[in-house]
Amino acid sequence: MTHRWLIENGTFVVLEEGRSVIQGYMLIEDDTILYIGETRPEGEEETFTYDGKGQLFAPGLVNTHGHAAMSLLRGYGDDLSLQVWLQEKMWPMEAKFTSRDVYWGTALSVVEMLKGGTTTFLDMYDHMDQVAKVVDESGIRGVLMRGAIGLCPEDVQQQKLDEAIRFAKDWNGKANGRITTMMSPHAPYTCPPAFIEKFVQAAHDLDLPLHTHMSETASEVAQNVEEYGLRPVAHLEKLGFFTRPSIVAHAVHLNDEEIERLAANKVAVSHNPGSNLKLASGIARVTDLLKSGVKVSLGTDGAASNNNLDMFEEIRLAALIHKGFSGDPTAIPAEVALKMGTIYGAESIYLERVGRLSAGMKADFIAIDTEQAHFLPRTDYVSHMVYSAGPKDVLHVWVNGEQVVKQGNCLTIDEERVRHEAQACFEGLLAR
Ligand SMILES: CSC[C@H]1O[C@@H](n2cnc3c(O)ncnc32)[C@H](O)[C@@H]1O
Ligand SMILES: [Zn+2]
Repeated sequence: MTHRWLIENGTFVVLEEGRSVIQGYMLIEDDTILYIGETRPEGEEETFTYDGKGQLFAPGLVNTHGHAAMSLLRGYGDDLSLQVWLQEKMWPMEAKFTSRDVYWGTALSVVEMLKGGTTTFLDMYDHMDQVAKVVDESGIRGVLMRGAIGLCPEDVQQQKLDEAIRFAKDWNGKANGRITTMMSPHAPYTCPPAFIEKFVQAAHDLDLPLHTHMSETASEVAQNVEEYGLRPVAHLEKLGFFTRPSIVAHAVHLNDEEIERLAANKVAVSHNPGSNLKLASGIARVTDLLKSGVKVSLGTDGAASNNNLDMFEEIRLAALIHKGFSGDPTAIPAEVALKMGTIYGAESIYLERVGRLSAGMKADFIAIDTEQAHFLPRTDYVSHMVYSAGPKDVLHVWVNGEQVVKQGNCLTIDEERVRHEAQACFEGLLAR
């Protein structure tokens, strides 16, 4: 049986050329948006209607870089630089993570993301079967990959690669198509060149995109030059990384030539402003990247370097910091910031039918409660969404046509249990 329903009296964020918001109707059948427009679709007199008065309907937010299970380490290592944070705080704790920790840590993140309006997230981590299980059970959409650090003997590297390949094959297209997969060596400074080349080859063989951390800190770039005689962009290009569809996280320290190389190779960039500010990594050249034609989207990174998974915050940071940094108030206008958190995000992770409210797209959308002081007056809802809204304004969330959040509560996950188990996992990690 098909499930067909019509939202009426709604305000819809369409982000189209010439008009960003419309008042009207959206018709949904199963997992797909059939119609969106200002006039009531004909022949739908018998269709179930939902009154959207006082609600702003927007595409679900798309988080293009993170490590969900790291929510177990939120607040465990603050106010440190990337390398100290990784080597002295994160990696020793992550070495103790079990599958159970990854399951509950990921579930904790998915609760936070869904309730905050994120309907799709990219995740690079270990024990990825557990992450996929949470995605399957919760109804969220996930682009998942086994991240691999190659600072280990060759036989261990091979095990990690085999596992990454096995995971990518097993889960691609699963959970009613809500899971897709990528191949992901962690970073040029943690993966020897030959190891990265094997990931590139596997991505070719499996016809999958690639993802990695790149040029996040100045010292990482200097180290790359010292070790390999090349900056990270040229290094990855030499290893064939950009011969595949690819998205790199951070890309903070780029020169003009590197921006051109990324644009020429159609490499997408996941900009993570919150994490980059907190780890004092720097501010990415987002205005220049966009000007050169690079697709830039937004990510939170893990909750241990952010310290939340609030995509409204990343959208707002993107709209604010580039103005402050450049002295140009027109840098990253609100509409561009919102596109980075929605449609550019979906395009960057190769999801063709996600990120926009229009006919034929997947029914991944959120309803924001605009009957609140900070949404008045009704001047510009894109502006309000970027500069005024927050995760607590999200009333309802649908992914693939299924409602997963209703009146601010998760329908698919037992939030109280998740909070209890996540705390127990953290205490267990401390005790081991
Ligand atoms: C191989 S699993 C993912 C790996 O990435 C680490 N990580 C988390 N945040 C960052 C970041 O900002 N830069 C580099 N690496 C990061 C995480 O701790 C896992 O070990
Ligand atoms: Zn990361």
